[in-house]
Amino acid sequence: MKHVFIINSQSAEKKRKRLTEEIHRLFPEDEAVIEVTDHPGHAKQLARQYASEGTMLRIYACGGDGTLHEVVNGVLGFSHVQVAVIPIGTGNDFIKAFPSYRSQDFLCLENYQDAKLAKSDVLMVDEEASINTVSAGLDVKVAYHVDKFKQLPFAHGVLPYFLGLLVSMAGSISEDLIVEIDGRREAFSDYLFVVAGNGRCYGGGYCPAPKARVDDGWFDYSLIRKVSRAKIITLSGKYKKGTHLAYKEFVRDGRAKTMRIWTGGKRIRLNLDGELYETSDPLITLAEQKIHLALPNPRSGASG
Ligand SMILES: Nc1ncnc2c1ncn2[C@@H]1O[C@H](COP(=O)(O)OP(=O)(O)OP(=O)(O)O)[C@@H](O)[C@H]1O
Repeated sequence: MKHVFIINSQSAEKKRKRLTEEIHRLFPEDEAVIEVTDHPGHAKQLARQYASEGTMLRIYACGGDGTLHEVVNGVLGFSHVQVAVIPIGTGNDFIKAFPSYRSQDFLCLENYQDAKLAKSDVLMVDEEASINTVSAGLDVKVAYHVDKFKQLPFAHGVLPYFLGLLVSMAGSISEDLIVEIDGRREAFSDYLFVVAGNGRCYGGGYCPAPKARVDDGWFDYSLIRKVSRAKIITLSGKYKKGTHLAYKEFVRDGRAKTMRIWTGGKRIRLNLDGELYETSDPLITLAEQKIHLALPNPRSGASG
């Protein structure tokens, strides 16, 4: 089998260097290929290019959830391709859907020598697949502003995140939307967060869908209506732990196959695995077992 490592060039240099050394140490030269992205969308392009060759292949998405998102979209429809996740990004929330693993287990390449094979469902919006979460609401607004601040020359480290959060919280924090779950209209109309989760966590550790499983043929949803800014602060700890579901007066949850977010034809920004995407009246559907995952097998490796 051919092993293709697609490495996000924007990941921390130290992590990339360590990973590259490990690849050279463990794989014979003719079995492994290392590709480093040089523009947004490149990981998808590379994944599609290798998948199209038709030979048995494992692609290692080395970066954050954005890199995984691109690789998943590149290999969609190619059932001979396995996808592995090497979490050298920032949030890496997708792997939190596998609570029996530590993130170290995913990082140790020896653990993939006798990898555990599993399948994952994906969430579809238009032609775009998300393996972890699709969301609308305040998180999208924050991500949008953080992206804008990141482009400023003086904004480094946590500054763009801080400024993005500040600007988002200063404006309107909720969205007027109609949400339909499996054809049934939900009662709320002003939403703080609308999340469909194939995975459990997003946004660097928030846990909107604590019961989600990636292979069960369902997505879990969490709909949170507008609350005061003060309440957001007290609730955010619970949202991180996934215990927010107990607050039935402003949270609805469950599992479903489809979610329609009606926007009256207006364009809305969504967060697909951490990547921003714009569309109108989005329909989110679950597509079963579309991705073949290669999960680490710590017993076969040496992550101890
Ligand atoms: N050479 C490049 N220049 C600019 N952007 C790039 C380049 N290569 C990849 N990208 C972009 O980087 C983003 C992916 O980042 P990724 O999500 O992997 O890391 P992260 O943001 O650190 O992690 P996470 O999403 O888990 O927090 C994607 O939007 C992708 O298009």
